[in-house]
Amino acid sequence: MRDRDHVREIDHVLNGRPSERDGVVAQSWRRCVNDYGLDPTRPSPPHIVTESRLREHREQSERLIAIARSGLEALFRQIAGQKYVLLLADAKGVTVDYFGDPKFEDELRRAGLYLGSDWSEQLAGTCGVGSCLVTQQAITIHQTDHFDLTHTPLSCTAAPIFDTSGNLTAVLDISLLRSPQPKISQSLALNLVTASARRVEMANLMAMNRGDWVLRFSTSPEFLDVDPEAAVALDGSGRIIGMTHGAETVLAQQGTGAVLGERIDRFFDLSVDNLPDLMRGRPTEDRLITLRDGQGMFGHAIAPQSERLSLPVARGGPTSAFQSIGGSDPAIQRLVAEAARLAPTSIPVLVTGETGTGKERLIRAIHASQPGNRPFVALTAATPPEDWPALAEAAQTGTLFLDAPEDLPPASQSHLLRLVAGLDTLPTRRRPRLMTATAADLPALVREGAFRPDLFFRLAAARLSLPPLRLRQDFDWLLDRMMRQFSHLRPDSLRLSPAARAELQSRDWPGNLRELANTLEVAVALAEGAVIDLPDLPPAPLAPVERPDTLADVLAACGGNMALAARRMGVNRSTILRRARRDGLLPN
Ligand SMILES: Nc1ncnc2c1ncn2[C@@H]1O[C@H](COP(=O)(O)OP(=O)(O)OP(=O)(O)O)[C@@H](O)[C@H]1O
Repeated sequence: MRDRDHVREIDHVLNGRPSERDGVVAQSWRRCVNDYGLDPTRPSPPHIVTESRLREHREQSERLIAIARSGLEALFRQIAGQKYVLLLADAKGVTVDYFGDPKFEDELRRAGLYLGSDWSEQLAGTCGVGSCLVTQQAITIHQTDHFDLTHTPLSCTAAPIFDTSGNLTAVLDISLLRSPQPKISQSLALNLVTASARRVEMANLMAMNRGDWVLRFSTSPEFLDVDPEAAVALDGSGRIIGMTHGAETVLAQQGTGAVLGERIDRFFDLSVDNLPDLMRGRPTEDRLITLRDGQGMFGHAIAPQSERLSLPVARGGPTSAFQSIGGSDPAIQRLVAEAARLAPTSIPVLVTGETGTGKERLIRAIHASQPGNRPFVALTAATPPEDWPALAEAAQTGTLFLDAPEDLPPASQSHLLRLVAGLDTLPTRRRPRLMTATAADLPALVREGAFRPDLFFRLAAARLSLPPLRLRQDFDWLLDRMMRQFSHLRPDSLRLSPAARAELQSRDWPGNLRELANTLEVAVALAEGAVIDLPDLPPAPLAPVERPDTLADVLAACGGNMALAARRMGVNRSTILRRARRDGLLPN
């Protein structure tokens, strides 16, 4: 196209005549004339900033240049030999880094494709870098898309790079001095530059948030670990403290407005507590996470570097003491919510549950969620009663933990009642909080006359009941958590084979979490290779027994898997099927 035609076309577009130009180009032309006062009949040479200004611009972008460099080098290798030049411009449009073929350096310099050239749209008119900065989108400005006649031989493709707070911070551009005429010839360049900008943002997020959890996500499991689409950094309470632009785009579509500062569970069916389950080592297909609109994605969590080998996640915050209690089991979640509400009060709490279900652990979590370093003192039937007053005194301002009070003979129960009643005479601020754990059915013992009712009512103002392991729906979460706990001292990363996992899922676990912990600890200690397989598991010490659990509960805990439920209940599959039909859980 001759120069005159170019000017005439710009004139037509400005006068609102129909044009085949891309809309973004036409809008930029209008900005050039109406907003910046540029004149298409007066070409102007490239604007190169002075050496000292360039130094200032480079200093301000130093961190980004350092982080972007390896990505840019990789990109340059991909396009080498095709006469592309690669520019990194800062948020003002000034080229702060440059890769080009030294053979063409003079020509590139004359065209402004060089360090220090200022490609802001206000100065250079419609161009790759400048128009990308204004539109905040990846863009190709091909030949006569350029406003200024000086640049019409060029083809420039640019993508924005956003910082972890979502501000446009730089532009990555690849340009050609001479290109084939059809604009479509540059679509590969657009993909390349967009992908490279995404990788630079990812590298920047990782570098900025070494001490935080990072959640990467992708729609495709194949690329999740190698080239994920998006990522967010999270603080200890699950709030988003950094993001890539891809993450902002996906999460903003969940209709909640702002992304930064929001908790991850507003966007995904996921809390900070689930992050360890999404770490590398789990099969990618198991790392499925669901957006609030139901769309599935694959997640990859990267632990804070200083905490890589330790268990997650707690870093202060009101709920962190409870984060180890359970995963996505609805009953456990309700229980933890109640425990957290009871925690700041002085109400005596009775925690019930079969042996090894984690009663003491829950009580310690309630205790730990209180501010300050308060005493935690345990009193059991094995403690001689003459020592009790000293223990009660030591527990002042903290917790007096009564473990298995049903083991106390009647005389000791009266003694305990007096001790507990005596605590009421202490000033409130010194009075120890009573928390009791029992695997016994205390109300039944009260009815039978084996446990003092007045003592029972003193201890059981509030009651929390822990489910047995066989009825928990977060079995896999517990399994993975314990695996990490026991294998973290091993240099190789140990995992369970699918068969071993299935066997553990199908066991009855009469000893509950204690039995599971013991089993895994032994298996980890004995494992020779990197995988714990079926023969590496110690056998279940007790055979399954018939239990009063409802079929609906067992099926829920087994995710509806009949064969698994049958193994856990110690009956065959057809019995489960028959009972499920009888109980109306399945159609006849
Ligand atoms: N959420 C959990 N995650 C990992 N391990 C757990 C969890 N809860 C309990 N455990 C482990 O299981 C074992 C039993 O826990 P705990 O002593 O709290 O149970 P308990 O119900 O008080 O047992 P008992 O009734 O036999 O005294 C301990 O080794 C504990 O570390």
